[in-house]
Amino acid sequence: MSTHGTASPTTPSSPVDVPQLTLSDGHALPAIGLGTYRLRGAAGADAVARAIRTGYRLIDSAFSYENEGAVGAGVRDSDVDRSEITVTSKLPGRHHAYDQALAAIEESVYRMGIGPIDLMLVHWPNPLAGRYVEAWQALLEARERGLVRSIGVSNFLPEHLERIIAATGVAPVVDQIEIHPRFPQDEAVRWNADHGIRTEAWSPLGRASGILADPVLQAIAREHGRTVAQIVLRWHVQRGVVPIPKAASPDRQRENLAVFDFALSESDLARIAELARPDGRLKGQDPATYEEF
Ligand SMILES: NC(=O)C1=CN([C@@H]2O[C@H](COP(=O)(O)OP(=O)(O)OC[C@H]3O[C@@H](n4cnc5c(N)ncnc54)[C@H](OP(=O)(O)O)[C@@H]3O)[C@@H](O)[C@H]2O)C=CC1
Ligand SMILES: O=C(O)C(=O)[C@@H](O)[C@H](O)C(=O)CO
Repeated sequence: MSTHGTASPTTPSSPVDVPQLTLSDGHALPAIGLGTYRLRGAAGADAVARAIRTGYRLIDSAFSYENEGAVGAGVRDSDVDRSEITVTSKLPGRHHAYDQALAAIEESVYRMGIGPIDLMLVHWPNPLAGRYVEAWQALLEARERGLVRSIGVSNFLPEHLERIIAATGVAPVVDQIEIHPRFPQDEAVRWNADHGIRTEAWSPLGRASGILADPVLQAIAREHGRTVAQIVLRWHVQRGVVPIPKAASPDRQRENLAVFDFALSESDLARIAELARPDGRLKGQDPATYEEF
């Protein structure tokens, strides 16, 4: 149970049936997923397998997390049919050059060892290095070759999205960006929706920083008899955003999935909107200038 919660979380013991959304390429995307940053090795594989048994059907990974092997092992160990699970990986900035990108994607597929990757994202645009159009072209080729099924991006601003769409005529199905109550990114979410791009939220719980102790969120949690984490995840879901909270323990994994049997009111949403801050990014990683390799 969360130490930040004000009530016992709803923690059903049978697998949760997570609603599915439809991407612009026709494939399904679960409405919530599991983040895996820092879940590695045997403990990571165990956490992923347990999460899938609990009901998670979307697992987020990345070449840079050095855990694609553990994620693949968790998927295999879960005893849930592979076709029911959407596994994401991400191409790192150091491999944006076309040939290197294709080799890195092949490597991600080998590391996971579970067949084609369901959703491959360009991790960061790295606009100063300036090769993200090439990286996007490589993802298109990887899809053509059957290495990956759906393709998208992460941390792309409208200016980056406009450029890759103009260059290739193909829009990503997903843009995974930083979103939490202190940094809701209303304009980016709206821009993506207007262009048929589904927004996913990274660090949806604010990486368990001060957000979970926020008094406004704690009051709303008390009123609904839920934990603060559940209130925040429900807020994402009601905005049409797919959160991918990372949780290592089975209790928290269950707690975070139990957000489909209650709703926040307009007044709750208005109170949460007040928490937004112009400088609300967790680590100041503005994709207009930040470069990650
Ligand atoms: N595309 C990108 O550039 C980025 C993508 N990501 C992806 O997004 C995922 C999620 O973001 P992340 O940065 O991990 O942060 P999250 O916002 O998901 O927060 C994770 C932290 O919250 C804790 N936590 C989870 N559930 C609860 C709960 N119910 N109550 C209290 N604490 C809880 C976790 O603890 P514990 O693990 O101990 O349970 C962990 O410390 C990443 O794991 C990664 O997959 C993240 C950053 C950037
Ligand atoms: O975790 C990721 O996906 C990242 O892109 C990292 O930049 C992460 O945000 C981080 O905090 C690394 O220190």
